[in-house]
Amino acid sequence: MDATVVSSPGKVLIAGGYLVLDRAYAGVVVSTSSRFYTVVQNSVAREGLITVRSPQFVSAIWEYSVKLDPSVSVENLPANTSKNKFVHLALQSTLALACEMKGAAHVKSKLSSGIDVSIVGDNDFYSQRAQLASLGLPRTLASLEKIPPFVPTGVPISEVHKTGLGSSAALITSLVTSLLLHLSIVPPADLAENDSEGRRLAHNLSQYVHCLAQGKVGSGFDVSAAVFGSHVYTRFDPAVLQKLMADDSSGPQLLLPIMSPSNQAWNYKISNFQLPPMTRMMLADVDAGSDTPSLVGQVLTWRKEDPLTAGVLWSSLGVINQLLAQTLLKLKEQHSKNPAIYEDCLKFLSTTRATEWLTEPRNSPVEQTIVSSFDEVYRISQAIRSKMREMGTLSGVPIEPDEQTKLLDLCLSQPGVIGGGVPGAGGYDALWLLVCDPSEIPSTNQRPVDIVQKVWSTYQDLDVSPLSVVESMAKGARIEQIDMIPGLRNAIAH
Ligand SMILES: Nc1ncnc2c1ncn2[C@@H]1O[C@H](COP(=O)(O)OP(=O)(O)OP(=O)(O)O)[C@@H](O)[C@H]1O
Ligand SMILES: C[C@@](O)(CCOP(=O)(O)O)CC(=O)O
Repeated sequence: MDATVVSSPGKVLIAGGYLVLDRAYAGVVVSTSSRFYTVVQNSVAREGLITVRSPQFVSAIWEYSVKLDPSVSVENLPANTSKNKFVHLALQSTLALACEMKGAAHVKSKLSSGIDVSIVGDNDFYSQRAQLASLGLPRTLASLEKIPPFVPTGVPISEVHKTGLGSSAALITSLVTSLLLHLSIVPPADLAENDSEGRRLAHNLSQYVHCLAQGKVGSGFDVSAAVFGSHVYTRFDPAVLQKLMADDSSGPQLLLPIMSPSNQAWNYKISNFQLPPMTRMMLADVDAGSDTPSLVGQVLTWRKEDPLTAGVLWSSLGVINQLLAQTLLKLKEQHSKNPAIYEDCLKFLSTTRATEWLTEPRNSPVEQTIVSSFDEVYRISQAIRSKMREMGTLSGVPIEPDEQTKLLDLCLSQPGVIGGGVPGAGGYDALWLLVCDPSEIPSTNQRPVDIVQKVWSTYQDLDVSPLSVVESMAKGARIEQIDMIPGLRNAIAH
């Protein structure tokens, strides 16, 4: 049987950090071209043996033996030199659900000769500073292209420097979904659809596994982006997982009634979103990681202590976050109505600073409308930054610390830069920008992407390194052909 390969994208939360934890507010999440790939193959080992490899890491082979009777149990073999809770829980829960849905005999036959699983993530998920330094390359997008795909990191997983793209959510989603396909629980046709029962089953199970592995129920936007792609996300009520997450000694509980796509308690909402045509999201890894859980804890504590002030801030941010999504979507519409004029506008915007976009009237009302919409995006994104800084000051948490403010202000004053900020929970470790990126610009001008790269590579006060991600247009998890992904076959050969 051929390999089953499923990839899932990473994410960037461009608006809605902290608010998205509350069902009353939504977050704007962009899925990334950088993906995790899980390759599942039948092996010739022995019945019930599952071998999982992550060839980008040192000591990253885990063997599990599966018992299906009297209930599903997946056990680490004593020879394993390390453990991987995320992988282990994904196997245990997916096999348990598969047995409930198709019976133990079906799963037993699928495992009759054992299976081999390989997991790799695009280079962007892990900081490539050390690679660039060892190759003697400057920190640019062109240099990143010279690093082989799925390059080994040279360290165990526990020591790798992650970039915040949501490696664990993308990993769990690709692993869970590939197993559901390989075990014939979800038909491949379901993944050809943006929304289908199979995709929703994969979502619910991946959310559950991710919560179990992290020991808490988060907002889940990272898993939903890995499953569905870019969207505006409203979280599910954590009550859906309460019983399963409770430490219950009365033995294994049934998963299907809870994971079922028809279970209405999964009340997450996903509304369509995509960045405007001819723009590009840029992401930088800034070298000074912050501890997201502790930032989140402090902000939430402050919100409880000062509910009145926080309430006002949350509602105004809630409104402008939505406005950002709507204005970006409006641009997509404007492009489809007037593609040629839209492209002309982009040429103009690419060569002019945002603060000067509206200083002169445009040639036609349509042009004026398009340029005004871009100007609105700029102003909304600046307003979001300012409110997030306020949240930081009030809660005593460095959400957009001064060092990041200085760098972002410099980036946002460059020609063709539309918006930007600190993604997710903020802190010191990353920034995102949206820049104009039409196919042509006047030959006397530099492209905004290149201008920004120059700013980053010459910036002195912080150590900034670009990531190669752009927005993924494919809607979330998808089936892949192994030879269509450059470097994949080679990366998993052992
Ligand atoms: N390539 C991989 N193969 C197997 N497991 C992986 C891989 N990458 C990540 N993991 C699992 O995910 C865990 C990291 O999860 P954690 O929740 O700490 O990161 P994260 O919040 O997703 O990070 P980031 O958003 O920065 O990528 C690792 O300990 C490991 O179990
Ligand atoms: C603060 C929060 O809203 C966003 C954290 O995002 P990230 O993991 O920093 O991308 C927490 C969450 O939604 O899980």
